[in-house]
Amino acid sequence: MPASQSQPQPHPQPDEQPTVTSSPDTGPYDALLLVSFGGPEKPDDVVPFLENVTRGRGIPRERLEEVGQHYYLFGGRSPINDQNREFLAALREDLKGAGIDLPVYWGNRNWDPYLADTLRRMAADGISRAACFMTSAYSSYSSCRQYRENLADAVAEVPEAPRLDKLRHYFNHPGFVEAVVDATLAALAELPDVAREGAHLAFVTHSIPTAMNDTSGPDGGAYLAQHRSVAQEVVDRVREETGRRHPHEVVFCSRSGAPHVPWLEPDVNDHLRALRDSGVPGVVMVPVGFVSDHMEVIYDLDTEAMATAEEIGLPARRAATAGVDPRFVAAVRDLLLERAAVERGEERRRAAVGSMDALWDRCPVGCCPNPRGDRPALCGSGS
Ligand SMILES: CC1=C(CCC(=O)O)c2cc3nc(cc4[nH]c(cc5[nH]c(cc1n2)c(C)c5CCC(=O)O)c(CCC(=O)O)c4C)C(CCC(=O)O)=C3C
Ligand SMILES: [Fe+2]
Repeated sequence: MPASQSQPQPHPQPDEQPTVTSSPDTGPYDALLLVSFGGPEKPDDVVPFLENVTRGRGIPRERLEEVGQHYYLFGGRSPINDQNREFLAALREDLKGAGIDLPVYWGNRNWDPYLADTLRRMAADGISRAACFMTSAYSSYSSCRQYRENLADAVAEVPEAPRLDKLRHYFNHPGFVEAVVDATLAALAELPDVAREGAHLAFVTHSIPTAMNDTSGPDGGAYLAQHRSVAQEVVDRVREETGRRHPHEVVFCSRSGAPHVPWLEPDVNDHLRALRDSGVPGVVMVPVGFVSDHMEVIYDLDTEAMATAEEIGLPARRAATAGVDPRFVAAVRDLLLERAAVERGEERRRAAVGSMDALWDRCPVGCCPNPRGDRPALCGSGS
């Protein structure tokens, strides 16, 4: 996005509501809740944060120590909370600009502000029903149901909590995809001339156990299928702009867990080496699995994978994450208004691009199952 905009108003969605004449109806919702992962903010937070994340998950001790080092390398501070603060500010501006007067709250699964504390505050403020936007775009146990379980846990702790609905998956919402396309184009433009034309696009996401991918979504395999669909759409749109069809792959970072358990591969570092070995002149890493610059992005990609690229002499750039791109921020408003209309029993366009349609509002029963057994989860059709 250009840094300065001639218009003070946030972007309207291209084929929707070009001018706001009256306040859009957000009923039955009286609040929006941003739900995120959470991260440490100082060195003393790192170990308790990791304990929160990994409680009962059988992550090897060495892996925890290693991940702790990633955080210490950045002063014990994850970027994720500041990114969420920026996102909240942008979201509030966007809503205000669209004439929507709706309080926006923020709660995390694994660090302060914890979900339960936020729900208590919402109840005290008289909020009765809120739409939840999760900073995780794809289907899988870790990226969807676990968030829903944590909402159920928080509500169990706060009986007076408002009723909560999870806004649908948005990996294929045009506001997210367009932000990724422009970031990819910008990163391609930064590659040295000799590396650009034949450059590969490596779409990077968080690895998960293959078994978790196999059971993701209602029919299995949704995690990978959704990433592949977004990647293809980005490649097609980049081609429309540049005239070049860059070869692409979906690759992975941040594998953890026990070594004998298979996780999605290839690892981004191995992939870079393979590209180099086959004479590819350059690569753009597109962190399509992350909506902002999480630790995985600043450590696994900017630090580790960039060091690999340098070591093997492969020209590489990392595309920006969607972050606070105005189109991504406006996508949240679109999803909120869409769901509000659905809950009022009205018809409304459900924006989606690429090979997949807009997904469900309530997660199907049994989708993205917990590998450790069934637990209560909110926002499902069976909840
Ligand atoms: C799919 C997925 C996303 C993307 C969707 C989403 O955004 O939610 C994601 C995001 C994140 N994961 C994060 C941090 C961690 N994830 C861990 C562990 C794990 N993640 C997994 C999956 C995912 N994780 C899995 C299958 C595990 C194994 C243990 C388990 O089954 O739970 C561990 C433990 C140490 C380790 O094993 O690495 C940490 C510290 C942070 C915060 C980063 C920051 O501070 O900026 C964020 C945004
Ligand atoms: Fe994770």
